[in-house]
Amino acid sequence: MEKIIVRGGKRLQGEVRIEGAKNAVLPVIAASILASKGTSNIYDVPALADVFTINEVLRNLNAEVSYDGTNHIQVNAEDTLAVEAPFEYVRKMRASFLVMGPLLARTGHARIALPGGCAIGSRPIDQHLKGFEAMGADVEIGNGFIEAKVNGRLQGTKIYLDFPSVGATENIIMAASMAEGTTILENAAEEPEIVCLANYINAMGGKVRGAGTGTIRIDGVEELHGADHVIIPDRIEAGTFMVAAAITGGDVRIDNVLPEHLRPVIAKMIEMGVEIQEIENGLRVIGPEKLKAVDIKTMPHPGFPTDMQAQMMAMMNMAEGTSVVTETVFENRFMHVEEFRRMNANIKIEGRTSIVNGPVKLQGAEVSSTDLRAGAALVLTGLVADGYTRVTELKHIDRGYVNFTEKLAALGADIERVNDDAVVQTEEKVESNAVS
Ligand SMILES: CC(=O)N[C@H]1[C@@H](OP(=O)(O)OP(=O)(O)OC[C@H]2O[C@@H](n3ccc(=O)[nH]c3=O)[C@H](O)[C@@H]2O)O[C@H](CO)[C@@H](O)[C@@H]1O
Ligand SMILES: C=C(OP(=O)(O)O)C(=O)O
Repeated sequence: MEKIIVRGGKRLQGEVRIEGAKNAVLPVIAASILASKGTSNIYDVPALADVFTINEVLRNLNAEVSYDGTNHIQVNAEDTLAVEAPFEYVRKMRASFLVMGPLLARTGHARIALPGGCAIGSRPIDQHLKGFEAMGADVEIGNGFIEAKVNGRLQGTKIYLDFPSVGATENIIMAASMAEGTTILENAAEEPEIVCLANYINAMGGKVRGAGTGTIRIDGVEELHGADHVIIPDRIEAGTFMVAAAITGGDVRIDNVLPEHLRPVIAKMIEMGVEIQEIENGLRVIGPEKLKAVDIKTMPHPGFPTDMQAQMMAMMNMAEGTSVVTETVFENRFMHVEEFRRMNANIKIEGRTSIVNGPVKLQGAEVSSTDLRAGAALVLTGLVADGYTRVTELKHIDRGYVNFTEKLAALGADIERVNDDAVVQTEEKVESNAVS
């Protein structure tokens, strides 16, 4: 089994570069199939498992996707597209569902495996489907698939989201960009990743206005073409390294960051006593001797991001006093609490609230990544725990972090990624060699 082994106690120092954002690149790659002419060049693409999955989804739909291993992807979707994304991909990554909107707009037909629940909650897709239906699609669910069909083009309309869902906003923008007429999307998500997607669609010849606000206007066009686009920096990876610096009392320069995307994280970390300087192209983060307790409530952007909740909780275990974390975005995003407890944390869960009492003397233990950010938060905790922490289920961490172990090691962490199976295999080999 693969594990990250970390020994606590090192103060992190140095410089780290942040990759392009996972949550921006996935909808952008999905949107690239809207182009019936020309090739798209997408730059600053992180080499993540999720990116490889969406590339496979597109190839399976008959698009040509080439990735040269240097953060640059080319997509050509000029050929007739297939209409189905099987469960094999959607199971690996829920964001595979983002091809539904562009596929429906481009071909009038999409059949996508129904995403299941996941570790952080049931995650329904009713708001996506409500949008497609309002635009005139006929949507049916059966045999584990969602099938949507439209005669002719989708029709622009007014859509109000019950909750500012990021994925529904993206799927509806993509579908509406080739609909007949204008779509007004209200109570839309305002995340920076939505703006990144809208900029790409506009470069493809689309007309999306108001992205980054709660009301988005999409004037549908008949045809879109390939375009060049650079992915925004990953604010969650940046936030994770900010915590790594702060929790270890370190001093780290974090490069390729847009501080305006991180306002709630910066504000809360300053409240905890962390020094944060805005420098050219990034941030310098200096951890204090003692952290102060703070309360956070996760909210849609520009509120505090749920994807930073677990990492902040790792810091709260070290802070003086009681911190209260309220998770309002996902129904079940406290799976990491049980794992933190294995490392001696004192945390009580009451419904959607966690009460974190600190500071505690954290102890190394064998812990499991229950989801992507939980895994990162456990590694961060290992940086300050006594002794060795072994983090398993690395497939989650690999979905969202490029070279996480290597980047932390370069900052001075005592950390390595090992494969126990490899050790066993080597021992077996030694034994079998000895026999023969
Ligand atoms: C690939 C990607 O970009 N993932 C991000 C995206 O996920 P994702 O797009 O799945 O998140 P949403 O904003 O859609 O979900 C937020 C909440 O709305 C609910 N909901 C959503 C859609 C729907 O049709 N019905 C419904 O009830 C969900 O169950 C959840 O409780 O935004 C989340 C919230 O910032 C982040 O944590 C994820 O990292
Ligand atoms: C929850 C996340 O991603 P996804 O929506 O892809 O599961 C995340 O990035 O923290």
